[in-house]
Amino acid sequence: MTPLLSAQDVNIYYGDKHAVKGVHLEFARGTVNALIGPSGCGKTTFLRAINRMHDLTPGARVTGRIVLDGQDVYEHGVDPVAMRRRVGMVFQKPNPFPTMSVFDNVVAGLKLTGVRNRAQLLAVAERSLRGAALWDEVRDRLNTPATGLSGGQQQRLCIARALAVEPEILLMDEPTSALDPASTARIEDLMTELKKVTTIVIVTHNMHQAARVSDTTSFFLVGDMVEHGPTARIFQAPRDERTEAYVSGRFG
Ligand SMILES: Nc1ncnc2c1ncn2[C@@H]1O[C@H](COP(=O)(O)OP(=O)(O)OP(=O)(O)O)[C@@H](O)[C@H]1O
Repeated sequence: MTPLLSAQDVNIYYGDKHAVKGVHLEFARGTVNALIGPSGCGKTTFLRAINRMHDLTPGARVTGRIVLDGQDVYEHGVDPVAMRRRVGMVFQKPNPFPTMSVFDNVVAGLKLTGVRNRAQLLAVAERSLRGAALWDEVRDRLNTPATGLSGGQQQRLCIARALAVEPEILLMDEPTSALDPASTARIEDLMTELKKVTTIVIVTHNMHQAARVSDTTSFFLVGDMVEHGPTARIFQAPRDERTEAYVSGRFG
């Protein structure tokens, strides 16, 4: 089956620093894919290459090919803003737009695409908030400030905001590291639901989380992608001794 996303010989540099080295990876549609590895090994750098965020980092350079559903993300003429609409992103810390209501946060991206019809915006807000398992908690406070929500609710709001534009792929950079265990569990449950409508790539420091939520796991070490495979195999029968040392907790 053709993968939804394929990375071919991807190298990423910050000036002279070679942060990601010749990475090949493929992610199938409707899967959760974890990127694991010790701090500073290039996980976030790789993730940010998928939606061209490095275009915004002075001195950063990406080589190789990243192909999303047949389209080379870096091909000349591809509009990075349009590309970022196809690739949702959720960050470590919830970052709702602080001056906006819950409702306005969810539909902000959609409004940028020119949608103004109130009924349509409401329908998308409800669908997205349901998709992010937040609707029941906020349906009576859609017009209150987003900053009044708890941290876990704010992160689900950011997920709803990303879902509103129906991304083909959703990137999550340590999305639960700032949350308590109950909020973390809710977001982990949510990922399993979300893969029915999108494909997820998640950077996580938490190996238990990777084991719980992901279908595939890729192990990164100082810029190299050492090993990629079905999550159960990576954790139970890794082929590379460095992966084995990491997943058994001997370093990292
Ligand atoms: N904007 C930048 N400019 C220069 N070097 C950078 C920049 N961002 C990251 N790096 C370096 O690139 C390497 C990879 O960093 P990256 O953040 O991708 O690692 P990571 O595996 O996601 O780490 P962590 O788990 O701590 O978030 C590190 O050595 C880091 O210091």
